[in-house]
Amino acid sequence: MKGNPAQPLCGFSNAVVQILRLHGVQDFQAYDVLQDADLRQGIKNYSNWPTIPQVYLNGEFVGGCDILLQMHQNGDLVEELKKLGIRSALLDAEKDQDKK
Ligand SMILES: N[C@@H](CCC(=O)N[C@@H](CS)C(=O)NCC(=O)O)C(=O)O
Ligand code: FES
Repeated sequence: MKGNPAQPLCGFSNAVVQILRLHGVQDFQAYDVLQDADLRQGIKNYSNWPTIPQVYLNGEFVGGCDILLQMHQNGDLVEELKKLGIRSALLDAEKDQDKK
């Protein structure tokens, strides 16, 4: 990402952090490419993806901001987190709403 989770330095990087937080995922590793030019270029070569942010789940490249947003909207992110043993906080939020 650009910046860090506490202080994202680009709206796209901010968006991925916010989406992960919505799902209750707090303790992800983040690396600031603005602090490391080799990382900034190297990660693009590694994933064959031209932009930052880049999201990896269990080391597997998922995509950037647009893809994570899409996965958030279509439910895929909940499923992918489930595969990692993470229960999305959004599921509980929905349940709480049902009760009301
Ligand atoms: N549509 C992209 C938005 C991200 C993007 O366009 N990033 C640009 C501007 S922050 C980028 O990384 N450019 C190359 C660079 O800054 O090294 C996505 O889905 O992630
Ligand atoms: S830093 Fe300008 S769009 Fe990301």
